[in-house]
Amino acid sequence: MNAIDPRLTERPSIRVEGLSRRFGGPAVLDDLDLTIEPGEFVSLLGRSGSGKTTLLRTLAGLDPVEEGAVSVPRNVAVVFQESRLLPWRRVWQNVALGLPGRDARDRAVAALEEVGLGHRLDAWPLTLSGGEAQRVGIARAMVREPDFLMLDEPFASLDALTRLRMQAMVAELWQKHRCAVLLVTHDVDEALLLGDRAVVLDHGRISRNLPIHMARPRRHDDPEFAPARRALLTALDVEIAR
Ligand SMILES: Nc1ncnc2c1ncn2[C@@H]1O[C@H](COP(=O)(O)OP(=O)(O)OP(=O)(O)O)[C@@H](O)[C@H]1O
Repeated sequence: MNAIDPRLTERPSIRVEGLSRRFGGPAVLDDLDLTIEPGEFVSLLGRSGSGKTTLLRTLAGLDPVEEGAVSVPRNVAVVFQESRLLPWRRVWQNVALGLPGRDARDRAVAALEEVGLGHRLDAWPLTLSGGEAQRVGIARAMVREPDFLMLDEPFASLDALTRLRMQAMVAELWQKHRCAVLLVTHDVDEALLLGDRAVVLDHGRISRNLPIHMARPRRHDDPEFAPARRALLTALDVEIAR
């Protein structure tokens, strides 16, 4: 896994330089710099209102770059907290929507099989559980083979067990596809289980950049887990009993 994947050398990195954003008040993003390498998995944490979603929306091209520079690959995909599926289209149609070519259905089916939903291809979105709906959302993102995948608190509304399963699934998908990932999360454990690096945003700037070297697949009982967790909680200004 340490050898350089040849696919990565062809992919551009994600660069943010001097990015500032105001909504008519104090800076929400304040002269922010961030680079994400091809194939790198970055977990982004920060207190509520620290600017995480604003950063993600700017990288996704959903918010304008007011000040500074942003460079992202052309092929990006975003998954939000709610799956945003079209209720009047079947599951496979939601994934195939907008795909060019005659093999759109086959590709959608393959992506759905990859997320363990090969048996729900013809289901209507409203009949899915929360976890299943998020799987469809992830399949819809991955079917486009993005160079850069952004996940905005994708598991926040799921129960703890489903969330663990989804985290394992995302880890596997990432290992297989090796796209760069930016995961916005409030969950310190999730950040550590998935990321190559955890970045903490505070008042629109990066206040902590913590490389995570634990072997994959990651385990909560890895001896490095507790110290990394403590470091992140401290960066988030959370007091914990020793
Ligand atoms: N369209 C907008 N108009 C005005 N203010 C906005 C807009 N979008 C975001 N903000 C403000 O920018 C700040 C940062 O918001 P943002 O959603 O980026 O934070 P966040 O870190 O993602 O928060 P949370 O963890 O609660 O989702 C907040 O104070 C928010 O009110």
